[in-house]
Amino acid sequence: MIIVKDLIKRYKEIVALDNFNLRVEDGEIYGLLGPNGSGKTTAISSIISIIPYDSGEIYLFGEKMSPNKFEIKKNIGYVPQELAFMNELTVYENIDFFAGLYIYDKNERKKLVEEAIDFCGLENFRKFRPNKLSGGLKRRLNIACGICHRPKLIFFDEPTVAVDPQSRNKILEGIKELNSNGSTIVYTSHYMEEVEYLCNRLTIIDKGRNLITGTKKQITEKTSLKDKLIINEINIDREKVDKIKKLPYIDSITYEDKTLCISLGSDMAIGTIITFLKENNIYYEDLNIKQANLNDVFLEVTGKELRDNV
Ligand SMILES: Nc1ncnc2c1ncn2[C@@H]1O[C@H](COP(=O)(O)OP(=O)(O)OP(=O)(O)O)[C@@H](O)[C@H]1O
Repeated sequence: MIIVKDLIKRYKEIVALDNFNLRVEDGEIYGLLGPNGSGKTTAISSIISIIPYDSGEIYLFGEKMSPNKFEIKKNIGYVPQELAFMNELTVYENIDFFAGLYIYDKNERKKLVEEAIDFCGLENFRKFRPNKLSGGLKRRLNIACGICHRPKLIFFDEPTVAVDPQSRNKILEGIKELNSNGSTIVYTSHYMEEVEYLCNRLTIIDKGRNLITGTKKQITEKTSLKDKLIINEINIDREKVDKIKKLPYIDSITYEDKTLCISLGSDMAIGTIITFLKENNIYYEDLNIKQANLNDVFLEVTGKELRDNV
């Protein structure tokens, strides 16, 4: 669906994309992640030919993409980070305007606008002007404008910024539904739990370069992050803690406030630990495994320093 090869984009002396690569298959929900200023919006804007780039190759639907490829653009939806509708028009008129960029048949357009209104839960607001809408409804209008022409490939650039949990859920469920109805999705967000929930594969970028790509499981395995075994309310002496540390496949161990936290080199260590505790009559309240989440992976890969001040 999308092939991007060695894309370079400069804004004067800033290199926003530095040999950026991307491959998205038909039917995926693909996550594009990176800290502030890492190049996500620039990547999307280059891919859909909103801005020019310096070098590299972009193929969409198997065809080389360029600004005048109307037939390709017709099949693309873009929901930008910045709200992109007109305050002079009503909700209905805005959606109708965007649908009209690609759909010229009046009756067909009417049907599609109604579908988009219904899909985004804007039925009661069709005559409202955008400045009368709440933040969540504005975001939903932004989405309706981007998807009303029923595109096969949709780019969502941080669509849930500053919306309440109810609107966020509605948006996430809507994205899943669009995908089930056949659209391929590229999704950027700073909310890792959203990406974890939605995306089957993802790439993390920084300074315009790909850092890591794959499913969540694949990228976690590529990092040095380990699963942790957490044992609560356990009474154990230092000598026994040291003995556990020497068992096979134990990476590291801490014991604080009656909680034992063991970093596992392999899941095989779990059985050995439980047997050791049983044989030594060591009692505990509960035991659970904490897997590295996408937030841990993101921080491990991109580093922990603040980015907003660059
Ligand atoms: N129009 C522009 N002119 C000059 N520099 C730009 C322009 N747009 C983006 N940049 C710079 O290019 C780099 C990449 O920016 P971009 O907006 O693509 O990142 P991003 O990952 O989308 O960031 P965010 O998560 O904050 O939206 C940044 O250093 C940014 O300051």
